[in-house]
Amino acid sequence: MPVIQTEELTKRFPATTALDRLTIDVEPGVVGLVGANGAGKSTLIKILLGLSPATSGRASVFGLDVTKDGPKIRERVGYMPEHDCLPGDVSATEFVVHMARMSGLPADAARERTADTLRHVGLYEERYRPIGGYSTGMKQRVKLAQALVHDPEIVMLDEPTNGLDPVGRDDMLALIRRIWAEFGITVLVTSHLLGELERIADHVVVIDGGTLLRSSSTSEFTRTSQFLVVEVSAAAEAVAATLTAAGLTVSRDGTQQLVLPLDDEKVYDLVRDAVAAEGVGLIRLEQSRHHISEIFEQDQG
Ligand SMILES: Nc1ncnc2c1ncn2[C@@H]1O[C@H](COP(=O)(O)OP(=O)(O)OP(=O)(O)O)[C@@H](O)[C@H]1O
Repeated sequence: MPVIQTEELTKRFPATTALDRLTIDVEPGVVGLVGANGAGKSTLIKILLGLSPATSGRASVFGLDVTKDGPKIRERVGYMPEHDCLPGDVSATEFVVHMARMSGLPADAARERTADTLRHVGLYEERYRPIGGYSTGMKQRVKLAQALVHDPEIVMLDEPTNGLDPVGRDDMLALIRRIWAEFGITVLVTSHLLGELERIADHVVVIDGGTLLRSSSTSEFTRTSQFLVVEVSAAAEAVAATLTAAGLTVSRDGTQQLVLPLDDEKVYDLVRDAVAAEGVGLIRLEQSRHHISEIFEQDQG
């Protein structure tokens, strides 16, 4: 059963349409929501939490309607907001205990869960220091801890790798993957970087300008967004014809260069054979990736 469902979900602000008839189904697992800045990712999360009303369309979390059941949904969801929202003068322990109490946990359970969660996110040693002295990576972990402390069934993480250096980013991505792998908590995680979500997500949803560009499993996504660029010394036309006859979709740009979707290992063999049959040289053979903007252009085309 889908954990999150939206149907023709639309959110208009006076100057912009943040979400435009968005229809998605999110199954349990790690789900990456990717889009450039302003694509509508945060708006979607706020609607799902019942914090911001949609203009039209429907959305549900665990089958609960976001317009009617916001409080019930929020009991079962953990939310990590994008921007820095932490008080600098209290410790991680004080803050996370406070958030646990706000979620309805009794004092003892709140303290116990806080210690466990801070250990899990790697902040146990520093837990009594004021947050104001923390690094960006540590602050992101505090935000993650408060999203997890009440043992939610799903967490929504808005740009959790923002502002992190490459090592911090890798650590955060590994931590996010473990939330699902070890605890079975579904994760909806946003980023403007497709590459990092592909590393941890089971499913990727791409939005741009509030519209759905693509929603597919990560393996499918990676497979169909990889291309092979082939440059030959001559006779590109004839090589392209041979490859087309073998069932491949070949793009040409007027030079001795061909671009082929890399959706099957046999593509390499077909290229080798076609080049050999024409007796021409192979100058370049390079795997390449589509960027989100190109996927968008393709879909528009
Ligand atoms: N409260 C608001 N009032 C008016 N416009 C808004 C409001 N919130 C968001 N928007 C606009 O809606 C669009 C989508 O914003 P949103 O924050 O959802 O994007 P995003 O994908 O999360 O990007 P970012 O990572 O930059 O926050 C943007 O054009 C933004 O300016």
